[in-house]
Amino acid sequence: MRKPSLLTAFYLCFASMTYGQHYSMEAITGYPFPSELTPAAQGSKVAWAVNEQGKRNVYVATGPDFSPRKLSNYTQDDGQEITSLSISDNGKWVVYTRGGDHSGKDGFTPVNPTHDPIPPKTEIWSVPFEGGTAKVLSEGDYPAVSPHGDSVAFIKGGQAYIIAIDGSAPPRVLFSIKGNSSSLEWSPDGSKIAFVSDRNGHSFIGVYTSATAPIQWISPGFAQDNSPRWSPDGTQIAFVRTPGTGGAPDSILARRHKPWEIRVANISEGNSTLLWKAPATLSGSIPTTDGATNLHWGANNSVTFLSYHDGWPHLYSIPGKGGTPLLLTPGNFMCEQISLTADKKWLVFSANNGPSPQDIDRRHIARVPVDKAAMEMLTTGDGIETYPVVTGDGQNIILFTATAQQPLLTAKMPFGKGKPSLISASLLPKDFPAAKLITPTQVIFKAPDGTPVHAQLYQPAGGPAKKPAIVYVHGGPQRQMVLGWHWMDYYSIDYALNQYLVDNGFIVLAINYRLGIGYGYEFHKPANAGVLGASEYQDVKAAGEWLAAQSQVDPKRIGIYGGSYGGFLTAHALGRDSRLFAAGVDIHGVHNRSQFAAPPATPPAPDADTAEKVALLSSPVAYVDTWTSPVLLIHADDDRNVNFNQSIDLINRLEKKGVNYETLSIPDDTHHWMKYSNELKVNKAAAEFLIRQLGK
Ligand SMILES: CC(=O)N[C@@H](C)C(=O)N[C@@H](C)C(=O)O
Repeated sequence: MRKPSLLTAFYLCFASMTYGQHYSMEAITGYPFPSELTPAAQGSKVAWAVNEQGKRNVYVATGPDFSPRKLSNYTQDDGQEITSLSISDNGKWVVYTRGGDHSGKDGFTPVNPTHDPIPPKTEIWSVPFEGGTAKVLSEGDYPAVSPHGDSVAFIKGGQAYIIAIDGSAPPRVLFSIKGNSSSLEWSPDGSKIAFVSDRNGHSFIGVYTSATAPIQWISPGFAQDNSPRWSPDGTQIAFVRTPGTGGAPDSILARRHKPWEIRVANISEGNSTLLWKAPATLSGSIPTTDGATNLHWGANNSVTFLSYHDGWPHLYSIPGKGGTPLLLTPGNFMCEQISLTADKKWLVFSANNGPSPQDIDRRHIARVPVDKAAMEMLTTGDGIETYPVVTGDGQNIILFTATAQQPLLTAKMPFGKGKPSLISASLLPKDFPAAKLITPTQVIFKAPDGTPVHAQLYQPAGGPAKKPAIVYVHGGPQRQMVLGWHWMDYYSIDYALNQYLVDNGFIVLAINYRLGIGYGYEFHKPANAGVLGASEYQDVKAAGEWLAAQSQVDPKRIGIYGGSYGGFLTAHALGRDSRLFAAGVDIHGVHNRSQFAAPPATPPAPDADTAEKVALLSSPVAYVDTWTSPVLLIHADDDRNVNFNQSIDLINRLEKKGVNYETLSIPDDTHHWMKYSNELKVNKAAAEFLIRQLGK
């Protein structure tokens, strides 16, 4: 290749400085991603996991400065995630699971995105908090460290095992019984373990005491009992009961209350009494947001839980002996990422609440006593604060913070008044282009049925008068995109791609369509949505039309992309409205939902036939006949959330129709790009396709 002349080289250098050098995809996705933040029960020790370009490690810190210290030494982009991270109560040990994909079905099933002939295992590890070599304790998952800090109970093959925390002896079976055991909860004095025994259609709460004592079943019924929570004195257990599987097949299309109740049992007697039954309304259904019922047993005999029944995911408190539930967090916002302090006197959580109208599209930290409706917002402003935990000494909150420019980093703040200050800024790579990232602004437009739809508008500065634009559609679907970097790794990747597209001249509109969270029950659980009619698609189409009406947008160059449920809606848009959406990228989308409509039942549900037809009309494959816009389809074939054949099905139909499609097939990775190099490959492919189809 001919070398450029000196003059050409000077011009190129001048142009890049003047018009702004585009940053690389490697630079914008090279951020460290933190997760699994956990405090020790005593003192000021904390631990968390960090994914640094695929190399996932445990970091620890101790107050008052909380300078991060890397505790493990995994050096490969090997796709092995760290979960169930905990610090022993005495602060001496850190225990975690390494492997699996816990954001998908069968989370403990090993992942092998590096195509090793001998696949990795999902294993439990321990390492001294003060440092040392991390050690594999056993193959297994869901470790629960004894309050004595000397042993680890865990699950393998649906049964319970135990091992010395230092691995000084081989693991042994703790108990082996019918069904699948899970949800191991040590009693406060470490003498017993409560657990759930899932028996396929019903489940019991059991209590293990010793190898010579029979398992004690707590109030066994004909229901599904879950979430065992010990009272602080260890004499009682609270748990959540929902109906068992069975009964006359009900309508599939009707929206029904999904009942749940909280019960309390005395260990000495084993029977249980009803503490609270959720109101038999749609919003009184068992909550499906972060942490679901968030059942805790706090100080002053206060049982706390989350319920949606007043229209928002709110926290409540009820005396363990019974009484009327007290609403702890009144207001039009949702509570998420809820944790109980070591002294059990406070709940700390994140909420889309604050003095600014934009705060509904952010997250800030709050706290509330477990027995008093005295909630305090502890953070405010333009940032995004999430996953708060209080240190065991009650002095500090450790949390994750982000802004529009700064990706998720670990921070500290006093437990009370004060501002967060970063403790892990040093982990951000020097070439991270923070200064080049724009600040998305809040947009609210109306869907055809009048529903207000929130969105974030990313606008590049300067450039041509009419720009190409992209509608970005998140997955879930119960998710909410916000006015900055997101706290889920999956959506941090998409936030990075959105910023990259803006840096390459696109306008991006990230929409929070109905079925999403953050805007109350009716928005989150709308009629005729998903497999019951995809009513949420009207919000996506309205977003495209909103963009087309903007003076700075070229209406002939509007594209769309999204992953998973976002891929589903991307395919809907390209099939149903190719005249509005000129191109798109569909990442592991759902395309044919007819087989999900009617669960097999004898006799079939009264409206099974209608449900099948509605499900097909809710599926993008029903609109291939009107699909004309080019599309890139991406899927990994070890996907445990959306089956790989969902994309094969659509591709074969597009091929037959003669639609212009491109594909990227990724062997052995999952729904969550466990290998960083695959995440990079996907983002690059998506950006290249959109720029080629719609760009300059
Ligand atoms: C729950 C689930 O797996 N839903 C998928 C269809 C999906 O959207 N997955 C990701 C992207 C998510 O946000 O859960």
